[in-house]
Amino acid sequence: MTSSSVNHIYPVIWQNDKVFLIDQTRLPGEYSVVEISLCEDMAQAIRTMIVRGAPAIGVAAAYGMYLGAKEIQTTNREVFLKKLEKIAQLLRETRPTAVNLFWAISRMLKIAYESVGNVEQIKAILLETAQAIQLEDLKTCQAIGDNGLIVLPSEPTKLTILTHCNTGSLATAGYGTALGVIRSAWRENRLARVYADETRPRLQGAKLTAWECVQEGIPVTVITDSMAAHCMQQGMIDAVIVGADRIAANGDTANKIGTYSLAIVAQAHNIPFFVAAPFSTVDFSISDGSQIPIEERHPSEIYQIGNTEICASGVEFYNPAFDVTPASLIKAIITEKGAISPQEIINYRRELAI
Ligand SMILES: CSC[C@H]1O[C@H](OP(=O)(O)O)[C@H](O)[C@@H]1O
Repeated sequence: MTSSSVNHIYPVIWQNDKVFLIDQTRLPGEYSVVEISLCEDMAQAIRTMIVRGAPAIGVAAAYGMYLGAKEIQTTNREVFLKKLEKIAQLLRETRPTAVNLFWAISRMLKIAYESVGNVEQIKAILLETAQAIQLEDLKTCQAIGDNGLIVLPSEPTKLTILTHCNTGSLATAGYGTALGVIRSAWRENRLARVYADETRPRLQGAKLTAWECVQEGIPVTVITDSMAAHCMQQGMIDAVIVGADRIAANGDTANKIGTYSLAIVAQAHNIPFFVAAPFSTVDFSISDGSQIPIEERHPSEIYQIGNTEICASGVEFYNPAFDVTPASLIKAIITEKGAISPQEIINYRRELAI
């Protein structure tokens, strides 16, 4: 895997016939790597967010498909493909919202069905395809980062950009989407500071985005999610850039919970609100955001911080991990093909051909 010219954080690494994942549940306090050689272990790593972030779980699922294929002991093509379908279903059921997961699985299955070789040759092609998906996403993120420079406000010359959750190298094959735009702005001396929402309840902003920024000396201020509106009202923020987990054909965008309220407040203060995402995050099969499945996660993510319980017993919880921002609140979707008006996304249907 070629290294990026800018940073060297890769959440998923293929080496010695195994996958190594940065354990994102232990950052920033501990940098540890988990070794994955079985499909079920990859599925569990996605479920428990050892690896997370829409493009990163697509890459992880692609390797999970290969690891599962490796475990299939048969030379019969039909038997192999039937078992591969079961592996695909296991991985599909890990998390419901990020469409990159399903896009990667579909691409791996398609290549298997289209391959004319024997089972061992199909396995080899599956590995090549997983590696291609990973390298493509790295290059895509670098393109997204640079394309973002075209649409960022020209004034002030050094911008203060607010972002939500983690959309950096840790959430992708490397470089990042929204944080990729921020990296490119930093490289081009167009960034004053990043304001990172801590992003309750999993705190990806405080734990992961801040960590990535510190690794590269990018000035970062962590705020609680409830402070974002105040910062915008005080004129402290020049632009808001977030990632995406699934974009509907009309440009409605699902992203980490709290994104929708950011978009409303940004509009109220006439601050440009951008989404940065690869085309592998667009789901052309759904017409609008109301059809995007929203993952609900375990309530312990709300009532526990570390080992401390912060709620009385007997309380009910609701823990949606994502919300949907209507296209009308999004100034542009920054993709590897350029910055696109959300309403124009539908015209790019062919970009996603797998
Ligand atoms: C590069 S976009 C990553 C996207 O995924 C995150 O969700 P999670 O941490 O639950 O996987 C968040 O929505 C980010 O915007």
